[in-house]
Amino acid sequence: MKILSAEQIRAADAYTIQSQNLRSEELMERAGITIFNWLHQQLNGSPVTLHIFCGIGNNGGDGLVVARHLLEHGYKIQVYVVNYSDKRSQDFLINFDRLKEQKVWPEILKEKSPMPDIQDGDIVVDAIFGTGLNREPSPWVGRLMQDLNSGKNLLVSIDIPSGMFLDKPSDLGRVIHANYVLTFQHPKLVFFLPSTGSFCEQWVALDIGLDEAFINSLDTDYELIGYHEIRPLYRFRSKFSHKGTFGHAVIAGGSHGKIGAIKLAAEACLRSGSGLVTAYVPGCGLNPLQSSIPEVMVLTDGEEKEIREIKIPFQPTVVGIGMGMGTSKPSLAAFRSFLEGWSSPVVVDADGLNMLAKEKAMLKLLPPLSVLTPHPGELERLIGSWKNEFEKLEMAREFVKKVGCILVIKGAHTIVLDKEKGYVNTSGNPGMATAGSGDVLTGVITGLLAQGYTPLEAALMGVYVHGRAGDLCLQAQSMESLTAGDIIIQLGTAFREFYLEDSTQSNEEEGE
Ligand SMILES: NC(=O)C1=CN([C@@H]2O[C@H](COP(=O)(O)OP(=O)(O)OC[C@H]3O[C@@H](n4cnc5c(N)ncnc54)[C@H](O)[C@@H]3O)[C@@H](O)[C@H]2O)[C@@H](O)CC1
Ligand SMILES: [K+]
Repeated sequence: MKILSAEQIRAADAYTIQSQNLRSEELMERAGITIFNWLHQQLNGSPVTLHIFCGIGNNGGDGLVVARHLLEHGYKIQVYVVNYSDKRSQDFLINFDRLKEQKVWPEILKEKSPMPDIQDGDIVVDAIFGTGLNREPSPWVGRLMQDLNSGKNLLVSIDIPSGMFLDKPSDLGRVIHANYVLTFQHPKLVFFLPSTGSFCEQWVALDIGLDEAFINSLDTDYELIGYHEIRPLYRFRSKFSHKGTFGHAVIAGGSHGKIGAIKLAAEACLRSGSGLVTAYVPGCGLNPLQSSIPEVMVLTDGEEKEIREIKIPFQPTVVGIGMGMGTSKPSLAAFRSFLEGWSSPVVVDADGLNMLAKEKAMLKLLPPLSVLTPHPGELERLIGSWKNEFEKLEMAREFVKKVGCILVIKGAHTIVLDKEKGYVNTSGNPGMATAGSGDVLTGVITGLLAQGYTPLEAALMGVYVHGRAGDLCLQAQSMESLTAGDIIIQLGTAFREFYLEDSTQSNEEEGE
């Protein structure tokens, strides 16, 4: 699903108004009714009081429409206008009058107004600012937001949490902390970034009939990736295929005390469909690997405790490298000379990334479209430090263009970047922040590359399937108890969902 910028959202609104021959107030009515319907479905006529805080622009206008429909359906409402400016929008004014016709006189809140009385358990609807925010809210509006945030109330934001910019950093002291964000048509990038994402606990994208053909024609910088985007990439296996069809992957790395990383990656690689998997490890890895995963072949370095030379006596399809490898000088030299003699894409993780960061000249040796899978610390070592999430993404995109790689920025919502755009993953859960989870991901991506998926496909499917397997783990256990090995076990079910018709997928139009 496409993630639109503020400008593209405005263009889609304007195009829809024109192509469907609507008045803008009619689109607002549709938007407000859609929000009302969602609320009504959840509340089912409950006698709870709803406090609706409206700004003076179109987001506030949406809030007024919602208030009118709640009233008509017998809900108890209190309506406030947060009067941060006198420039009320036309459609706000139309709906202000319509509400007054229903004998509702919103309370006008100004700088010195006392905080309205809201009882614990009441619901607060936030329609203060939407996508039209163009400067920080003034301090008194910020204080009002903080008061609302500190109450014991369910907070529902219309379109976006008020005070949040879509395309630059927000002052998080002046942003509504929403339990639910009821957003129009498509989710926004800020819902998925670490700093702002926690202000959008759950989001729901509500279809208000914006012109999808127009939206599809837009070239967006980001897309949201879930089951429906990944499933078409899945390749069914032909009856006449054999293990040679699915490639031979090498998983290289490990050092004394860190052979487990290779065990996890090699097993995940195998369970993601690589025809053959060979582990390349220092001598100390031979026995543990042979006895724990007999399906995996093992090659050893002459050294016992760390890799000092990478000599592979055959031509593997793909190499996943770096997990548990250490960054000593001899290991770095081995990595460098391996890259000098290698031309197919590689998957680089963990200490492989740290070595690239230590000797940046090595980045030039990376074969085109290699996949790099940094967590935030590794990313910072590679690209330098950033001031905010937006700068981070810009720097990462520059890096991708310069190096010609695919970057998998791991996090709660992992973002895969290629030179064209960013893909935001929706699967996965905080239980996966556990030792070895990243090794499993590298194994999965390497396994998919071995079978002939393109590097971008392998990265996207790998990230999604890894997260999905982690989600499936929670059916039988908890986030606390989840281990990387459990993720490997669930890979089977995660892949199976691609060809089971009645797959019970999490609805990607709704997220947490
Ligand atoms: N344009 C459309 O056709 C539709 C818009 N919709 C709603 O409209 C919203 C966008 O509405 P608007 O563009 O009117 O803007 P907002 O309602 O987000 O903001 C209100 C206005 O206040 C001013 N402003 C911005 N930041 C300010 C600040 N810090 N202090 C004081 N004033 C400030 C701006 O002039 C802005 O237009 C969306 O989020 C959505 O809720 C929906 O009704 C669907 C249709
Ligand atoms: K809002």
